[in-house]
Amino acid sequence: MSDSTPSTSPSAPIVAFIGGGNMARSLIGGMITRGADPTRVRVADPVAAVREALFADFGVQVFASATEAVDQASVWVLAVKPQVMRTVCAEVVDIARNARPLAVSIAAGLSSTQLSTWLGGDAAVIRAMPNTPSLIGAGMTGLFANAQVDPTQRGQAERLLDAVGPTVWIEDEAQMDAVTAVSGSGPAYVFLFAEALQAAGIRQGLSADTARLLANQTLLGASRMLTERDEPAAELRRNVTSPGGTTHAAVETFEQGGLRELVDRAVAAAAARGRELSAANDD
Ligand SMILES: NC(=O)C1=CN([C@@H]2O[C@H](COP(=O)(O)OP(=O)(O)OC[C@H]3O[C@@H](n4cnc5c(N)ncnc54)[C@H](OP(=O)(O)O)[C@@H]3O)[C@@H](O)[C@H]2O)C=CC1
Ligand SMILES: O=C(O)[C@@H]1CCC=N1
Repeated sequence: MSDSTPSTSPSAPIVAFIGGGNMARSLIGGMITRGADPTRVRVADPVAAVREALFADFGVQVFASATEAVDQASVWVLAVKPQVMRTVCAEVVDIARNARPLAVSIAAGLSSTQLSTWLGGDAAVIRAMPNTPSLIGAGMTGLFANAQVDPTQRGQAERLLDAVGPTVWIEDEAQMDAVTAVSGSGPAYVFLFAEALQAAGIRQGLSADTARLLANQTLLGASRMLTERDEPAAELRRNVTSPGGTTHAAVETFEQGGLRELVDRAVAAAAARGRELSAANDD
């Protein structure tokens, strides 16, 4: 991890996002909030409403085509779905051959070898796996660099992603599917649990507003304890669980229902899907 210096200095690279959807918006929002210069952030997206919203919300430069967006940019963030990545790379491969940018792919599954090949071969590629809490500066990103990435480019990618939360370098690329399954997709698991906890509160007679407040604030408080105190999750759980008390009754129900095995299977399914997305793009 590096320090969290926002990319405001004149030497901050011009960054082009190809794809301005949910994850790009989270990253861009986090970067701008942390002081990045919006005139040095360029975004391509085919959807006019997406472009208009990004310009209105963050003041970034917006373009209908990837080729326009990457002009002058030394860092390209590839933020389209894995299924269209190869086609999108084909749009910009000629520019990549000349400009030799750092390509930062946030796509699930796709390997650095695939991306490097699609960008003309021998391209500097960093795989980044961020998550949507980046929008509020509470993201988490795993990073992997291929052999073509130089130390300056590693620093550029780290500063870009550090603006929206902590980063961790992964040395074994195969582990990026596990990163994706834990922290990339992870916010959705928490939101699903929030939905279930809110619904259960309503079934116990609480109003929807009260159930939402109780559930959401509880998730916030528990998450802060997990991240701000140097105590294992199991210890924090035990501190809530009085012998023979209410929590014990609920936790037993979770354990008997196979929560741990279910989480294990869900994370394994996400990681397997990452591998499938990559394999689907092999020649
Ligand atoms: N959402 C998340 O939590 C996370 C997503 N990711 C990764 O981020 C990537 C994007 O995901 P997400 O933001 O959710 O997806 P979205 O569909 O929200 O965003 C992708 C955007 O790219 C646009 N697009 C399609 N083709 C092009 C093109 N040729 N040039 C420029 N833009 C194009 C799409 O337009 P259109 O709708 O018209 O196709 C869409 O607006 C994926 O690879 C995903 O694996 C990684 C971490 C977390
Ligand atoms: O669902 C997906 O495929 C992407 C990758 C991680 C989060 N969203």
